[in-house]
Amino acid sequence: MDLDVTGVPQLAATGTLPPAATCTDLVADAYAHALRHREGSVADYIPALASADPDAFGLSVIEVDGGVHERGDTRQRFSIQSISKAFVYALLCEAVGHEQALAVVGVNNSGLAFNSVVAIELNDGHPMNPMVNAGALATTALVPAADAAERWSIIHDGLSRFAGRELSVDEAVYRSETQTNHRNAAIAQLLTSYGRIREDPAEVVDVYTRQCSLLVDAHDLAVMAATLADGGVNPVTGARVVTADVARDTLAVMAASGLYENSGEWLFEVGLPGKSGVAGGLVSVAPGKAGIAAYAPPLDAAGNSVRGQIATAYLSRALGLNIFASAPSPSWKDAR
Ligand SMILES: NC(=O)CC[C@H](N)C(=O)O
Repeated sequence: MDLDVTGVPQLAATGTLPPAATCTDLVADAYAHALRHREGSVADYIPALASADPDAFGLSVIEVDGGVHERGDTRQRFSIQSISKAFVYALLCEAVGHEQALAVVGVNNSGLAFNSVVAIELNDGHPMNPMVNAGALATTALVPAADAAERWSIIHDGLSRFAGRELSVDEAVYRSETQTNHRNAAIAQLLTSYGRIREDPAEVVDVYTRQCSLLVDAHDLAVMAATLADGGVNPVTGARVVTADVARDTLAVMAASGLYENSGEWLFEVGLPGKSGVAGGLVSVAPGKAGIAAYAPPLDAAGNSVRGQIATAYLSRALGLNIFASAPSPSWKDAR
């Protein structure tokens, strides 16, 4: 997808964000810039998502010191969908360490669509990474719990701590997806046949569907992203949700596969770990600086929010956030 960044002013990278007033202005600029784009279409393979307002658009940046810069519909709620995958992966690593997740789920990009069955077959039953449905189902199944009810309660509580408030399930979305997610049921069965899921596959799909149906707004997602930017500490509540090592590992996985088969292009153009969801949410993390979240339901062909990507690409340049841009150090050459 063309992220329309040609001509966007590029701020030289430094270790910190520009002053708060500048950030607020640039969020407004990024919002206005992305608002001009009307491409993409709202997801309809989950029937309840088809009724989303295609014009809804919110953009939120929350700094690791708690500073907030927002524009548009940042309090409009929608289902978190695949963005939950990144945070459940973090909760799993926090609970059991990353070795088990690495062995069972993996961290390599599948190069195929998020709900690909072929990807599993091509890789001898390996789900590849926690950001696609196969890996997310395997991740949810690994969360240690006595039964599915407890597993759901651990995930619900953990995602709520990332957001800094108790999240609730959108029952209409949950029902709608439950009635239509035959593909996820098939993926869970396939992974069971390969021994990658050892819990009851139908129960795993149910917990996964609930986690995807949690209601958030762009502000919540920015707090969740800022928690990863802040080494695992929620900058609003001050509570540690995961360790700094887990936050780091989660960002690496997001960078490799957070925007599915478009993750390489995203990293190349934007240079930030990100994670998208089919309801139109998109989070990005500028480590040590801020969390960025957008909500705009029309999606590109890979299932990523069009306006969300364009607004984030704008901010990455204008705020100097690309993690691959080195801040110039005072050089001995200059001193001569
Ligand atoms: N990409 C997504 O956001 C997909 C999530 C959705 N719940 C699914 O499993 O299909």
